[in-house]
Amino acid sequence: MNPSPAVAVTGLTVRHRRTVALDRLDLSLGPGVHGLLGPNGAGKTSLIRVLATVAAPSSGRVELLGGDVASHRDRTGVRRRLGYLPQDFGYYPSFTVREFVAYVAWLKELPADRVPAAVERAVERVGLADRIDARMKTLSGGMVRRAGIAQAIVNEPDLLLLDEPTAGLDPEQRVDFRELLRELGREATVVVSTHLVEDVAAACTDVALIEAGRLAFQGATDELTALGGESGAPDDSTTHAVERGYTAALRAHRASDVRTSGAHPKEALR
Ligand SMILES: Nc1ncnc2c1ncn2[C@@H]1O[C@H](COP(=O)(O)OP(=O)(O)OP(=O)(O)O)[C@@H](O)[C@H]1O
Repeated sequence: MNPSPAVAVTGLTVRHRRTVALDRLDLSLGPGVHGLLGPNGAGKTSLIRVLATVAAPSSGRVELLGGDVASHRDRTGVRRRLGYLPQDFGYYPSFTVREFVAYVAWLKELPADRVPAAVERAVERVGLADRIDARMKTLSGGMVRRAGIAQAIVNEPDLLLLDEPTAGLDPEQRVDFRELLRELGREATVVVSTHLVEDVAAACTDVALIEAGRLAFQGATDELTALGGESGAPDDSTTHAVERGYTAALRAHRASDVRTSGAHPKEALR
């Protein structure tokens, strides 16, 4: 039996006072690691916050893991199966990493007897095992971020939402994190908002590109890369190719008259 996609969004509009952050967005995401790309202010964080059920849509329908988030009962069930790393997250500075991650496990209603092992596994997966009993206030910025990723995966979520997870990580940690992302994507639907095209090139199976609250491109990472064509430069790398694809997709989206014609943005690329 094929269940519904982990994320099924239709006509999603999010307004912040007079700003339209998301404009009647339709988006469907299945298994894999989805890179959420777009220029500053495109609406990525607004989308992730709605998917994380911490912000309500102004209008539209949001179904997550087969549940309708407008329903209190479905929302509660979905939250247990969600993992979320916000762009900025709060924590008690005097908590240890173990206590911080265990606290989130408790919020997710993980059975108490499973919490200690789940916490240790999550902390180990982000490479923080040697600091598990350190207080949060003694960690570096990158380590706090890794603790944040640990809390997001402690319940082994079916839908994992990461807003700028690699911000503040050093290069070695970013490489390790991308490996972890690929691993997580085999078990769950992972959505990663990032500005780093190299994260996408290295770890994402698919890309959703948002501009001005609309979907400018959705497809496999290879499809985005192909849009950029060949550069002919001898030092061309995968990252450069994805960057060219990103730019080509944005330009095609801007050139197309999708708002008035109602054509699907991806069609405009063909
Ligand atoms: N709390 C808020 N109040 C008013 N406007 C907001 C608020 N949050 C976001 N916006 C506006 O909504 C739009 C989308 O913002 P959002 O943070 O979702 O974009 P983003 O793609 O995540 O941007 P960035 O890449 O810079 O993080 C922007 O125009 C932003 O200024």
